[in-house]
Amino acid sequence: MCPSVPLPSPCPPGILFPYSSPQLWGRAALQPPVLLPTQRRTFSNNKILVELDTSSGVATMKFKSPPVNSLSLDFLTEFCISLEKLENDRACRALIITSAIPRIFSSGLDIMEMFGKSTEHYAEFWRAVQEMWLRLYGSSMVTVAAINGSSPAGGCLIALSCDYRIMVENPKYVIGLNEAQLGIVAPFWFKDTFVNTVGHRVAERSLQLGLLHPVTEAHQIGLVDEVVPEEKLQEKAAAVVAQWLALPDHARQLTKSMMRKAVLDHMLAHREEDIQNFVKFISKDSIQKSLSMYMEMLKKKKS
Ligand SMILES: CCCCC/C=C\C/C=C\CCC/C=C/C(=O)SCCNC(=O)CCNC(=O)[C@H](O)C(C)(C)COP(=O)(O)OP(=O)(O)OC[C@H]1O[C@@H](n2cnc3c(N)ncnc32)[C@H](O)[C@@H]1OP(=O)(O)O
Repeated sequence: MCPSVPLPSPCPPGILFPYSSPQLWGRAALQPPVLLPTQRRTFSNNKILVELDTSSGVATMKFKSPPVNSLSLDFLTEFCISLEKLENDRACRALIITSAIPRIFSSGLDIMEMFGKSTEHYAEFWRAVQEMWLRLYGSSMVTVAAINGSSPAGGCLIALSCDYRIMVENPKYVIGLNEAQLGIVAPFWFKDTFVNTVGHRVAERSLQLGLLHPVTEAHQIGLVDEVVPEEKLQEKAAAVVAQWLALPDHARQLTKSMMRKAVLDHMLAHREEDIQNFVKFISKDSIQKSLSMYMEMLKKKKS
């Protein structure tokens, strides 16, 4: 998968797994038996809380960056560090991503990181956005987005990068890649991730119009896999994870890698060019003006 996140190999390719018990299929099973003082390990930084249940191998990551979990450079850095820690932890086989902020999963990329800054800053920020996607889309863990609020643009990308998406049934919540509404463009790897989930025609229309889909519509077009009442979200996410973990890790991981490799490789091959394109694009006066107008519109909507 993504070279920055080496695929853990629980079993050499071609060697048959012991099929006797699903318990033996995970990375945790390859550790020598040790008595753990607790079954829960928690680590938290400013913007993200992570809890790993070492008995099930399932980690839950909660975004907690008020007011709207926007993806600032600091947030993305914490996100990547958390993903790397979990990826390297052989006790962890699955990750559920959700939000601790009411009504918002993530408001997407922090617009202030793309406004009025230096070209060096734009390049650093964009590299962090790329890194987040490479790690999440290329993760060998089972990843489930438990979407408990609106999730525009970069927030939607996080959900799209997971293996499965469950969204809370609420007529006020929306999800989609709405970049066009801001006068900006979803880069090719956002687009590829979207196309791989909903198909070309739906993606083409949705991206050109910058649509934010209400939950029911998102379900209909396959942008989310399931819709549940709020109180059922965690239970449902745990059940989905259990279903995916019931398969041998190596088979699932190799299949995931096969499905995603072309898109990951394409981005990696064009990574530096993509940064240059972003910096050039976002530095344009006309684009800066569009972002400024959009931020104004958000503020006006409040008053
Ligand atoms: C061919 C050449 C192509 C080259 C292309 C190369 C590169 C591509 C170029 C660019 C790609 C960029 C990709 C961008 C991806 C993104 O993710 S852009 C962000 C998109 N996000 C949004 O549009 C969401 C905007 N926000 C909202 O709709 C709402 O805020 C909400 C999330 C639904 C929450 O609503 P509500 O609860 O009512 O809260 P408020 O609106 O009052 O917001 C609270 C404060 O938070 C601020 N804020 C909201 N979102 C963001 C954000 N994304 N970034 C920064 N700040 C945000 C909002 O302004 C409020 O601030 P104040 O309290 O007023 O100070």
